[in-house]
This record gives sequence, structure tokens and C-alpha cells, in this order.
Amino acid sequence: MKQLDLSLYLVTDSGMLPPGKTLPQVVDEAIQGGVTVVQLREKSADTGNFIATARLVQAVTRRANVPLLINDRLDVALAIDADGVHIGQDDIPLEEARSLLGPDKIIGVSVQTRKEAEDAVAGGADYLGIGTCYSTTTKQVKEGPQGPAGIRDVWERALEASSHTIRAVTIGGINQFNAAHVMNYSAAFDGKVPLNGIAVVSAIMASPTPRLAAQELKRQLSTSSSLLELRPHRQLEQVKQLATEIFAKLRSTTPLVQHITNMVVINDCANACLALGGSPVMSSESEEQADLSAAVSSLVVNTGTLTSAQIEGMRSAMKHANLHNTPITLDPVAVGATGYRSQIVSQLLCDFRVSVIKGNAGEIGKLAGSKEVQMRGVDAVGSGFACPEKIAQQVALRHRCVVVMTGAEDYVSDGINTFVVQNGHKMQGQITGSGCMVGTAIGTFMHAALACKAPLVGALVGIVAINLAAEHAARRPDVRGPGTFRAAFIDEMHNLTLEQFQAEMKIKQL
Ligand SMILES: Cc1ncc(COP(=O)(O)OP(=O)(O)O)c(N)n1
Ligand SMILES: Cc1ncsc1CCOP(=O)(O)O
Repeated sequence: MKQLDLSLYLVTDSGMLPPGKTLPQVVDEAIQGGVTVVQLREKSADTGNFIATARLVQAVTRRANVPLLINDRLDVALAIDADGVHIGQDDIPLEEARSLLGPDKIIGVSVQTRKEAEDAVAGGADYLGIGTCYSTTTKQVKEGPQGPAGIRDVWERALEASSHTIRAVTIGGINQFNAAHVMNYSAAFDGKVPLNGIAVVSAIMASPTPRLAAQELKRQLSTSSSLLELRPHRQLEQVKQLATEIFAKLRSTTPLVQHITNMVVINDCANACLALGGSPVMSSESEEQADLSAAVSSLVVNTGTLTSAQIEGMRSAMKHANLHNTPITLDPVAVGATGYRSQIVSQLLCDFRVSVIKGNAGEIGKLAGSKEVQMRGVDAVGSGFACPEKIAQQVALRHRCVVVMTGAEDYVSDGINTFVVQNGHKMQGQITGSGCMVGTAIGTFMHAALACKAPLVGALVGIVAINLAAEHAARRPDVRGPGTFRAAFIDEMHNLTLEQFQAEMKIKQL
């Protein structure tokens, strides 16, 4: 196999150069920042200028021992003895390119579909450029963006067709905010086989500081590798031990937990967060999310009473949370109830990496594409799933996150490990917002959970803690109905001790 590190792949565009910088300078700085392969893409240069520019860039790439590929133009590649070419579906056919360049040169092929991937593999491509991932202003593309789920689909086919020998990057709209999410979400076969890298144009070419831009992208790539380690096989005893550690850690750290939540429950969620040991911040204004994100430890996003302004706030907060690797707990309230909500939630899941999705059976069922349990307003209707743990597991695998599906028993899965929580009290169903408070509880523990590299256990701790508080509240003699339960519920979140948590948690592994 040819030596080729595709992890951070720069495609040039001299039309985007920042003022005062030349193309070779930008390429040089980008390589210093960690770019591992360069493709010279000069769409408007005539042949003479293309060759002259290629020679200048080649002096830089050769010095750094980084391969230089030429976009589309075999004649230019041959003229300068480049390391290879990158060709698209409308360019010179792969077989002809191979016979002109010989077996040792690198040939990359752009693919958008499973069929194109199969053909490129059969034709002997060295790597694939799968795209477009997200919308981009750098190139006019014929088809809409595929999102990381579409990229995963093509990547899985390419791997199968090549018996796992082909390499690939994805391209289109990738930047420092979404690079880790793209790598994590597009990884094939239940997240086990990541792409070899990302290809970017504007994220580096248009940056006034290309070295820093490349460094930040590299940092995001290493975040994405570490995400693969967050889902080891777990044993029940180890989970209980970690759960106790996470519970104790929260009380000694007071994390700042930002909520963008609905207007029905906002006050209860803020109080629940405080009572559990967190510090709530309830801002949804998009303009302040960049600043807030530097201080926030965990983000809870709840779609209960969506407005356009709130959606903008969510998108901005989630984008910055992804940049800082801050855990996001998404509560897709009423996701199946209207087409609008479904579309907003699926766009959020396409664009941003979430650590946990928490929902009732109807909401999680909708995300699984199941019709067994449906939504009426914000409530799930129907007799329940024949196999609830499979639904939770399926959604966790699809979205590469932890899924908490609430109900009489609560299912928690990261796709690899699945647990059922048997704590809780039926009075939780008699007050509004108890589901939203589960989202708050999970979000409150999630910072401590990530510090222990255990998001699955963090979600378990959140749901156990709040369910135990409900059990304790319901037992109190002063609780005579939903109103007094609601106040007692918050009290008991505050009063819950580590010893009670340890002794009373009822978790079973499935
Ligand atoms: C790495 C990588 N992937 C895809 C493309 C797109 O190539 P193509 O389809 O040939 O389109 P143009 O680049 O020619 O506009 C690429 N250049 N690099
Ligand atoms: C060349 C190319 N091919 C598919 S999208 C694209 C441009 C990607 O540019 P950017 O990284 O700026 O979105």
C-alpha cells in the first residue's frame, strides 16, 4: 500500500488567499500546522500558470515531505512529476489516468454514491473523496449535501467492496466546529472504522492564520479519535462503582450547566440543576453563545416550545459546544408530533455531535423510524415496544451517542452496553416537566461523567438520581398531590446523599 496520510487534506483555492499571503506561503503554514497532503486545485489558471504555480507549491511540499496531488489535470501532474492526481466523475476516466500515470502514482477519485464508490474501488483508486458532506460556497455542487450519515453509507459500501483496503476522506463544509462530529458520525460499522481524514478548502485557505487553522483541525481530529474510546464494554459492578464516583464528583465541582429549554419547565429545570449540585444558566440568545461556551461545562437542549430565535440560539450553542468538546444532552421533546419539529431535530443531529439523547418512547421510537409507539402532543401513546432495549440501542448506534428512553422503566444504551433503571415513582408522570428534569439531571452529571470517560454512566447517574428523589418525595407525609410533590421532588434532589444513591440504585444490565 502506498504511503499516504490523509488525515488533514488541504485542497487549495488561490481565490481565497488572505490579504498579503501567497499560495506557497499559505501551503507552508498549513503544513506547519499539521496538513498531511495537499491538492492543488486551480480552476481558472491557464496551463502555463498552473504549471508555474505547481512548481512553487511543490518546492514547499517536497521540503516538508508531504505529497502534492493535482486536481483534474494529468498534463500538469506529468509536467511537474507530482505525487498524483485527484479526479472527479466528469474528468478523465480512472483507467486512462492509471495507464498514463503508472502504478506508483496516487490517484484519488471523487464519489457521491455507493455505485460510484464501487466503481472507483474496482478501477484501482488509491483513495476516495466522498462528498459533499455539508453545503459549501466554495464549489457549486449538483446534488444537495449528504450529511455525515450519507457519507457513512457510501464509506461502508466502499469498505465492503474493497475488503477494507480502500482509504477515504470526506469533503464539503468541514471546519473546526464540525470536524470531530463528521469523523465520529461518518465512521462505518457501528463507529468502529473511521474515515482516514477530512478534506478542507476554506477552513484553511480563507483563514488569516492558516497554521492555527490547521492546528485546530488537528486538535478536533484527535478529539474524534478519543471519542471511539468512550464506549468500552462495561460490567455492571464497574458501572455501579463509576456511578458512585460521578455522583460524588458532581457535588465537589458545581458545573455550569447551560439550558436552552422550553418556557413551561424553565424554572423547574433551573431549580433541579441547583438542587442536584449544578449551577444553571438559561440563555438562548445566539449572540452570546460564543462567549458563554468558554465557561459552560455542559449544555442541555430541549425542543419543547421551539421558536425560530431559539433554534438559532441552539445552533450557535451546539456549534460552540462541539468546538470545546462540551457534552450536549438533547431532549427532542415531541419530535414525532409535527413535521416541523422532526425536521429541526434531524437537522440538529446531522450538524452537531450530541453526547446523550433523552426522550420518551414515542420520541425515541420516532428517531428509530418505528411506528410501534407514537406521539400525541408531547406524550407517547400505545402499549409500548415489544423490545424497548433494541430501540434504544439502535438509536444510540445510529447517532453515535447515549440514548435514554424514559417510561415505567428507563432504558439507557450506548449501542454497546444497555441497562434498565428500575427506580422512579408514578407521581413523576403527574407533574409537567418531569421528563425535562431528567434531561437536566443527565446534563448536570455529564461533565463529571466525561471527566471519567463514561458518558453512558453519567446518563445512568442522572436518571437514577432524579428517580430516587421522586421515590423519596412520594414517601413524604407532607406530599398530598402533584403540587406538594413538585416542591418535595426538588427538595429530595437536594437532600439525596451518596450513601442513599449507592444503596438504592436499581440498575440491571441487559
Ligand atoms: C479530496 C477531494 N474530494 C473531492 C473533490 C472534488 O473533486 P471533483 O468532483 O473533481 O470536483 P472539482 O474539485 O474538480 O471541482 C476534490 N477536489 N478533492
Ligand atoms: C472541491 C469540493 N468538492 C466537493 S465540495 C468541495 C469544496 C469544499 O470546500 P470547503 O471545504 O470550503 O467547503
